[in-house]
Order: sequence, then structure tokens, then C-alpha cells
Amino acid sequence: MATENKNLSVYDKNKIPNAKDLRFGIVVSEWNGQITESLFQGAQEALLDCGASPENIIRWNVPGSFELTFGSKKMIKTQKVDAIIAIGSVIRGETSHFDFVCSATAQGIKDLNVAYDVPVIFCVLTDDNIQQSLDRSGGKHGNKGTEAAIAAIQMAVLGK
Ligand SMILES: Nc1c(NC[C@H](O)[C@H](O)[C@H](O)CO)[nH]c(=O)[nH]c1=O
Ligand SMILES: CC(=O)[C@@H](O)COP(=O)(O)O
Repeated sequence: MATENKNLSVYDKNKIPNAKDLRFGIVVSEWNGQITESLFQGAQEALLDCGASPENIIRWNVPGSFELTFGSKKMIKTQKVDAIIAIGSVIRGETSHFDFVCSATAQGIKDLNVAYDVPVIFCVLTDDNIQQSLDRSGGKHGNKGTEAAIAAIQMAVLGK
């Protein structure tokens, strides 16, 4: 289902586990900061709405999406968190660099989910233009940060 057919901010709170006893890490890329800050706000608001405590949300910043893998790995190794949300915004430029950043970031986060027992949620927008990014970070298609927060709660309690 394409995003245009699914608002990213819609969730049924009654179907989401309470997050009051969970600790979350959020690693935020500083590239396209206007977008990533909106994604962070969406994620933070949803976590709090679902019962998480502010002191149980740990935020770290990294330079760009490529660094989300290392930042998330470092957080897994040094912080006791139940799930991590990796937030980035990659917007296509003139060269093929977009493809390499997107692929490396997706593969790196996938690899963390394989190697460690802490779910890392892929909250990285990979857009052709800034309007697509705005539409998915609090615009007409909702906020992918909200979607990622709900996924983080669900994955944190999986199998418990
Ligand atoms: N062009 C974008 C980047 N590029 C930077 C890389 O993510 C990385 O920080 C650099 O290559 C140094 O390792 N990053 C984004 O998050 N978004 C972009 O649009
Ligand atoms: C995703 C990128 O790295 C990209 O924004 C960089 O722009 P360019 O391909 O024009 O160098």
C-alpha cells in the first residue's frame, strides 16, 4: 500500500501496548534538519501519548543518515533501551550519491536488527524532492515519525 493510501499518523491507541515501562533511543540525522526535527516530534509525541515517560526517551544526533547505523549500534551497546528509532531524511540530488546513502543506511539498520536483540526502526525518508519529505513529516500523508514510534512499541514487546 503506497503512503498516499495510508496516513502515517493514524493509529488505534487501544491496540497499542502501554509504553510506560519501556525505554527508547532515538538517533536523529542532522541532514535536512527541518524534516528530521518534524519526524522526531511525531515520534516523541506518539511515544508519550502511548504512556512512555520523557526520561525514558534518549535522543542522540548524528551528522547524516549514513551515520545512523553507527549511532544506533553505539546506543545498543551503551544504553539499556527496548527499541531504537533511527530518523533520517535523504533527498535526491544531482548524482547517484542518493542511491548509495539510502542503500547503505537501509542495509546497515537491517544488519543491526539481525546482529542484536534490540529492534531498530527504519524511520528514514528517501524522497525525490522536499515536498515529498514535507508531506511525510507532518504534512498531507501524516508523520512517519509517528508510524515509527508505534512500530517501536510493538517490536519492543514482541515475544514478551
Ligand atoms: N545527501 C544527504 C546525506 N548525505 C550525507 C551522508 O548521510 C553522510 O553523512 C556523509 O556521506 C558522511 O558520511 N545525508 C542525509 O541524511 N540526507 C541527505 O539528503
Ligand atoms: C542524498 C545525497 O547525498 C544528495 O542529496 C547529495 O546531492 P548531490 O547528489 O547533488 O551531490
